[in-house]
Amino acid sequence: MDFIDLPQLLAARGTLRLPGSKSISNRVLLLAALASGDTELRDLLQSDDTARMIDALRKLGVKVEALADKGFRVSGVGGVFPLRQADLFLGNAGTAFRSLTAVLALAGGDYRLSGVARMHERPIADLVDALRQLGAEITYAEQGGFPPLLISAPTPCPVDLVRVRGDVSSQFLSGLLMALPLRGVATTVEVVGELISRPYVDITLASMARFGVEVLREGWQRFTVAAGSAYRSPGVVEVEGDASSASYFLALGALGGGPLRVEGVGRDSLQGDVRFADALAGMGAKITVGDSWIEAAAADNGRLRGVDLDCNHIPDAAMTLATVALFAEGPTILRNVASWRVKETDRIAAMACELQKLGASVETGDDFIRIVPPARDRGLRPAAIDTYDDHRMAMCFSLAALGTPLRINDPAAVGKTFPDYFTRFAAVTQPVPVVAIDGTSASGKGTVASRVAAALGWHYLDSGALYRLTALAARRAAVGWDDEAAVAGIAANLDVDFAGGVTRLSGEDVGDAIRSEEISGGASRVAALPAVRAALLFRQRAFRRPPGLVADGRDMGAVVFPDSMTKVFLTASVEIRAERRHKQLIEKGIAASIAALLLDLRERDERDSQRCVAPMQQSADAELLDTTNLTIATAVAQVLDWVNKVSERG
Ligand SMILES: O=C(O)C1=C[C@@H](OP(=O)(O)O)[C@@H](O)[C@H](O)C1
Ligand SMILES: C=C(OP(=O)(O)O)C(=O)O
Repeated sequence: MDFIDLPQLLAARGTLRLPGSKSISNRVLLLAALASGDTELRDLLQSDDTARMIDALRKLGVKVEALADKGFRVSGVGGVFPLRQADLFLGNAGTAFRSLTAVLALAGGDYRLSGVARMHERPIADLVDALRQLGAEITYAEQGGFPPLLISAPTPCPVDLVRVRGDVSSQFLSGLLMALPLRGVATTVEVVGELISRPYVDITLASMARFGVEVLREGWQRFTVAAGSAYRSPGVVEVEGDASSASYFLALGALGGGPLRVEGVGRDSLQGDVRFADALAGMGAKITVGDSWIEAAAADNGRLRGVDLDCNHIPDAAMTLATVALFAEGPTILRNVASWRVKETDRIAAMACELQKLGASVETGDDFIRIVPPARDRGLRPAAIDTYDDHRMAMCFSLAALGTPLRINDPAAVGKTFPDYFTRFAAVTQPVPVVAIDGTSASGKGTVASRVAAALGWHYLDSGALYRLTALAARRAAVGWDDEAAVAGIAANLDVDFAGGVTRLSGEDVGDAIRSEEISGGASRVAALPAVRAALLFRQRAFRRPPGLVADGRDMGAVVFPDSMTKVFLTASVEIRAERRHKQLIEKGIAASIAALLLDLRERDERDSQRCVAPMQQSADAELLDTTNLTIATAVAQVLDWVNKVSERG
């Protein structure tokens, strides 16, 4: 499976220009297509959801041209699509699926609308029932109440009132409203049940108004589209930044010190999700709002408080509050979010499962989630987070990196609304620094690295110890060192602990046992197995904790911590290394011969540099430190000097 490992972060700050709003982009694309005249759409979101809408419009015969600089020109068809038959694949884009269902059901023609497997589990019966009242001919191609749908020309129908349920998704009402001008006659929509996600209906009304159709709204119950309403291009439409996407960065600013400024949404935004900033302020964050920007910074005392909030008006950004809750004092309760259960995944269940992996206690109900963060002194646990093909799961959980190193599985899920999310995330966050010290066997890298760590006051990872522990554990389990799958299984579940400088395997001090020549040889053997290296990768990265890490091994700079601030490749002549190893063994009262050690070191160098995964080699960006003629103190001083030079450069 594809994954991204996020290092633990020390801070987040900076400025970020947001990608265009998904909700606005997909509405204005559709309305520009239906309008008379050409429309230039500026700053449109370019992501999977908008690509699905653009593809669909093109299949309906609409000309959509990409212009320079994130612009698009849509040639409006004046309410009549040139092609009257199409098979449209709409991925998992609710904003495309629901609105196109309504529009095509009233437009006339034969269409098939389908999506990804999850889209076929997202309910659509309320919209289909409403459209049928207007004469629409829609059949369910597979399971009743769910996509895929088959649509044919509507039966003429004189009704002027249509009822739609509003308590499962507001997109049904939005889709219906956007389609009504195609009827040509006055039509009133009456909402049955409580209307959820209301701010999205405001976006719909504002978008329709931009294209010349004013809807008469009576409370949240009745909406009337007048006879003769028709969309006209306003010429140019500027799409504002995505307020839901802003939530991740505002949260980063609040949790990571800040200030972090997002540009593209602000005081005058059309999107309800800007209210996320109020929720964050309610938790104690410092929020400043400008006309088209919002900035977040940490509370004065650096702490956030848990909240108890009805989130019906911000269903998407509310997910971000669930991961912010990991860092708050006291529980957070997010209420009235039943719609989470029918979105990209069952978001209440998915959130609960993944938050628990990090150490939170979670309680859920049909429409709420209650999160109790782990105790402050315990902090977050490193974990591999599953994302359920849900962009927001991937983005929300990236925030946990402020409390622990973590792995995010299938990070490409962000493509639905924010394809370059992780690049933008990296640009405004500052990870815990690493000094990587790689080198040959017995080059003294362990001694140098642990002393550099002590001098800096940082953590120390002896990555070789993990391979030694794996070899020892395999031996104890009577598993051969060449049995790749079995050894990898052992590596993945190794119960190790390095607390207080003592190396423990399942609670037993094995400091001496893993240094024996036999286990050293075994370590070199198991380290050559790709599945073992893969199993230990995240475990090694999980040692990257504030304020910093010094890691020694063979592939620290090249593979495990490629973004290390300083990389050192330590070596010494093989004769000197054999001499040093000999001295160490004799001091421990272990008999050894220099000739045998020489032979063994030569063999090990050969094996380590020839293996196919992560062979030992000096990376191009590593400093070479030959310790043949150096004392330990001089070698340590040299490494510290390199580290200081990088720190000074900032
Ligand atoms: O109309 C829209 O643009 C949206 C409405 C909301 O859905 P529901 O109305 O289903 O809650 C929201 O979650 C979705 O991301 C976008
Ligand atoms: C619910 C979402 O998407 P959709 O537009 O597919 O409903 C979302 O983006 O969080």
